[in-house]
Order: sequence, then C-alpha cells, then structure tokens
Amino acid sequence: MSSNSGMRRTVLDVALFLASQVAMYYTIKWVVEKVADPTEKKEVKTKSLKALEKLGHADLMLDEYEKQIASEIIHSDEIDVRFSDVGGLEPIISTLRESVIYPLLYPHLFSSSSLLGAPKGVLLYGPPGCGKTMLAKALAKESGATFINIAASVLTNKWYGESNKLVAGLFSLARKTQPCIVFIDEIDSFLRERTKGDHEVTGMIKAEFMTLWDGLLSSNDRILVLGATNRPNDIDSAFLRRMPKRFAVDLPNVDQREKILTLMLKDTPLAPNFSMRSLAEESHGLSGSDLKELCRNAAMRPMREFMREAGGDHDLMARCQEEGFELRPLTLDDFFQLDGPTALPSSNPVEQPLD
Ligand SMILES: Nc1ncnc2c1ncn2[C@@H]1O[C@H](COP(=O)(O)OP(=O)(O)OP(=O)(O)O)[C@@H](O)[C@H]1O
Repeated sequence: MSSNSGMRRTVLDVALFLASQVAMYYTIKWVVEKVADPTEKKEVKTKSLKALEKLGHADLMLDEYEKQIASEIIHSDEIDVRFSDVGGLEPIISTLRESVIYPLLYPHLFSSSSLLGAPKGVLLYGPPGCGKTMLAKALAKESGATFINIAASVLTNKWYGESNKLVAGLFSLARKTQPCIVFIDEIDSFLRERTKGDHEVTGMIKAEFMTLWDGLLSSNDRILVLGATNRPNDIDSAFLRRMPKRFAVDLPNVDQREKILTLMLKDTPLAPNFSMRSLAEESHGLSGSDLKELCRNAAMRPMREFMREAGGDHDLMARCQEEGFELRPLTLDDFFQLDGPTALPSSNPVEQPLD
C-alpha cells in the first residue's frame, strides 16, 4: 500500500516536473518571439511581400536579409517622375536611354559583343537640387527595372556580421529580380575613401560590396549600381573605377533654366507679355529646386491677393471653391518682388568636376 502511494507520488512529481518544463518552454518561446519579431519586423515583412507581389515575384524564396532589402524596393507605379519632367538634361537622358535602358531591357540586341552590355555602375554627380534623384527615378520608371532604393544607413547600421549579410542579400535579391537598378543616394557617405580610421565593420562592408560588384562584371546579370553624390571627390577611387559612366548634373545654364521654368509653369496662367527667357536670365545661379521654390512663391502672390480681397469671408471662399474662380495670371514682377524673403540660391558651390 505504502509502496503504491510512493509510486503515485513519484509519477505525480514527474508529471508536475514535465508540466512545469512545458510551461517554461512556451513562456520562453513567447518572450523570444516577442523580442525577435517586433512590429517593425512584421512591417518590413509585409512591405517586402507587397513589393514582390507587385513585381510578380510573390513566389520567390527569400532569406531574412533579402526580405529586409526587398522592403526598400520601389515599384514603378509608385514613381511619378518621367524623363519628360526633367528639364534641360536631354543629352544625359538620351545617353542613359542608349547605354543603360536599352541594354537592360533588350540584352539580346547587345549580346554580339561583350563591349556592348549595360555598364554595371553609373554615377550622377553635381550640386544639390539639380535633378540627380529625379533622373534616377525617371530611369527606374522608364526602364521598368526593379528599383532598389537603398540608403547607406540600412546597410551600415547593423551589428557586426549583419551588415555583410545585408550587402550579400542586396546583390542576391537584385539577381533574383533582375533587370534591377540598385540606387544609392549620397553614395559618398557609403563608399568614401577608405582610411585607417575606418571602423572595422565599415571596411568589411566595403570589401564585401566591392567583391560582389566585381562578380557582376564577369556575369550576364542585368544589374546596375546607380550612385548619386554631391561630393564625387570623396568616393574611393577603387569604387569610382567601377562606375565608368559618370554624368555631371551641374547648375543649369540660361537655356536649361528656360526649359526647366517652362516645364514648371506649364499649367500656370501667365500674362500675355510674359517672357520666359527674361525670367531664365534673371535667375542666374539657381538650381532646379531653387527654381521650383521661386515658382511656388510667385504662384502664391495672386492667391494671397485673392485671400486678402476675400477678407476672411468664408462664405465667399466656399462659393469660389464650389463654383470655380480664376486667379490673375502671373507676371515677371511676381517672381522678383516677393512679399517674403527673395529666393537666394541654396545650392552649395559646384565641386570640382571629375576627370
Ligand atoms: N532639371 C530639372 N528639371 C525639373 N525639375 C528639377 C530639375 N532639377 C531639380 N528639379 C526640382 O528640384 C527638386 C529636387 O531635385 P533632385 O532631388 O532631383 O535634386 P538632387 O540633384 O538629387 O539633389 P540632392 O543632391 O540634394 O539629392 C525636384 O523634385 C524638382 O522639383
């Protein structure tokens, strides 16, 4: 009898022990999942899945790092810039069409010689606000290639070892979704001259990046690394050599400004004697983004006049909104007699061009 009850106790103890182990297992599993898979990671997963679905690659098998990179893909539907929106850069655009877009889209046409393929690296350089990012986006839109817009910080802000895996994930995802453009804005911050002071991780990422980039050169992969920078001279020369096609996107000259202004003001009513040429001549030294600001400020003047005339009469404003109303056309004075501070060039001085 007593041996029976002893036995029962032992079984009960073992059962309790097992139950507590199971409970502990699930508690720890729950905690680990909570820590390892926070909302941010879930968002990344959803975003990357959506991007891949849109590209028709929903069934791709991706590892954790490729998934993280996939969340940086921008689908061409989400890009609203075309080459026709970029003013004054026609020579660059036609070279980009011939030497980048066509070889990416029609590789067979260019397959007769290894010298004809698309370059694996292209650099757009010049002062801020002159259209580098616009060109990159338009290139992605018009080529229909997968566009991975990767910020250097996504690759570098990781733990030791993680960054290298992300760089590898970037190239393998590009390979799986080619034709693909990998766009790195402010590429100088990532591929700057290597120094002794480089953090070990930074040095490792650059080395990894270079090795994988070199792998593209000896392959038929349709992958292009497209960099943009205001500081081309800060880029490591070894990396520069891997971007043999370089385009200077400089401050616009008077003819270019005229084209940019014509594009920017195409939907705005202008006075009959309005001279686009005079406006272009008067806006010497302004970048594309300065011109945009100039136009925006000028367009506000008739609007401001209208609001002053309405004198805060909400009924009148509501009626105008419903029935439509016409603002007076812009005159040249609107551009140069601004109520607020006048538009000064915001661009940094032009850096010495590359050879
Ligand atoms: N050539 C251009 N034609 C039409 N719009 C332009 C042009 N250049 C600049 N812009 C206007 O200026 C804005 C900023 O241009 P963008 O971002 O392409 O400049 P960026 O050269 O990439 O500058 P950053 O080096 O600061 O990134 C554009 O969104 C556009 O409104």
